[in-house]
Amino acid sequence: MATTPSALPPGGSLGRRLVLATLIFCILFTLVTAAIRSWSAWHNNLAVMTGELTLVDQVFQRTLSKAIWELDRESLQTQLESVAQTAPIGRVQLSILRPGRPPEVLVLQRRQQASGSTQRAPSLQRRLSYEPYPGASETVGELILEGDERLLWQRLVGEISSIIVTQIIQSLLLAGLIMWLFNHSVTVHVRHIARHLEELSPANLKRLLRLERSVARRDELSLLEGGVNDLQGKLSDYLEQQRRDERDLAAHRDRLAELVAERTAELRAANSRLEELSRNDPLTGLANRRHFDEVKEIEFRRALRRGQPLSMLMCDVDYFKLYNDTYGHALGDQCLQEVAATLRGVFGRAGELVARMGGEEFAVLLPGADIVQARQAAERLRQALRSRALAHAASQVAAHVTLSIGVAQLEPETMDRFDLLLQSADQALYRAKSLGRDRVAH
Ligand SMILES: Nc1nc2c(ncn2[C@@H]2O[C@H](COP(=O)(O)OP(=O)(O)OP(=O)(O)O)[C@@H](O)[C@H]2O)c(=O)[nH]1
Repeated sequence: MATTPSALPPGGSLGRRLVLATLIFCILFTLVTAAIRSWSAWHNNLAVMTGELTLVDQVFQRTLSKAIWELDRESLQTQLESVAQTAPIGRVQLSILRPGRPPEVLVLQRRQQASGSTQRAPSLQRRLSYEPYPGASETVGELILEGDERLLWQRLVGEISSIIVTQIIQSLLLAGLIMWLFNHSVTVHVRHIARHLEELSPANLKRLLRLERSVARRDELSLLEGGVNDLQGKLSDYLEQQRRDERDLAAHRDRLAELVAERTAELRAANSRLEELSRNDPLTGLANRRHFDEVKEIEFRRALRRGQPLSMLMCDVDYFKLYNDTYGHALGDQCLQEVAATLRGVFGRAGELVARMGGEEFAVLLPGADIVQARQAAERLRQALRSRALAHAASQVAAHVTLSIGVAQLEPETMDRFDLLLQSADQALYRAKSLGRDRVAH
């Protein structure tokens, strides 16, 4: 899981860890330095104390020697006490040597030494000589000066304390300086980069990373800044290209959809045109024979199922060959269209079907009509055509175009298929023709 700058884990700050590491290093460094400096201070103190003992010896040697020679005990005592009072002296021992006598030993000690403890303070042993007249030197005694060990330790402790205090102050200052420098030159910028990356989104990829520091500075942070900006630039270009590709793709898709819709509409139109052509007669617009054959079967079964009457008319234009011969084929076509319009005008109710069976022959299907109603409808047709008064100069039955109509009704007992009804209508038409045309027969 990514860690946001605002949610650093405890102790996760780089600066804090750096300070901790620096402090640990400084403490170790302080301990080692303090040990080395203490060892050095110990030896220095020994040397200093030895020097002090030598100085005391030089100061008191002549007067002590003289006091011994002159057997001036009072002076001797006073001087020994003075020596013992001198700062670096812990113990002073004076041996008075007299010929033929055992040495007399005088000891003065500032503090009682701990029993069994080894003497670490320096000591100085000197022979005391006196020269009563030039060229006659006599040994009168021996002086042993021992340094004050407590003083030695006090001096050492003082120095070590000062060493440790200065080392600690130095370490703290160093750690603080490192933290300030690191924070000022690294942490603050790293946090800035992390915040910048956190706020980054496809919408603001153009907003480049700008570290708040000298532009001229070239270091790892400026490399990182350049790298982030470079990456943003590449990402932005990539996203832009992706958006362009998506737009192109969408445009292609829309164009494709339009083309498909256009082609589908064209196909539908062609299909419906084909269907219309396959069902309609192109000259008159009436249903053609094929459509008639489809519908006749449906109506035949329905009439049988429901027990309802079904009738049909077969109509034929009289002397049409002569009409063509007289007026020409084109006007013959127009005549057929006029006849078709008349048929449409008479038989417009739901279920009624008018079809051109071929040439100048038309059929009318009348579901629900019995023979009487069918005859009446046929008469209405004849009257309607007569009303149109389409001139037919060559006709032998009238001055206008006429129809012969055969009528037949379905008889379920004898007609087990529609063609028998058609045959019956055809026969009726034949009878109408035979009986003189321009009439209805059944
Ligand atoms: N103009 C035109 N004539 C057609 C078309 N189809 C058929 N005919 C003509 O219709 C005529 C039919 O003639 P016939 O079958 O002899 O019948 P008719 O002359 O009407 O005589 P009857 O039916 O006995 O009264 C023929 O001359 C055909 O050429 C057409 O689509 N247009």
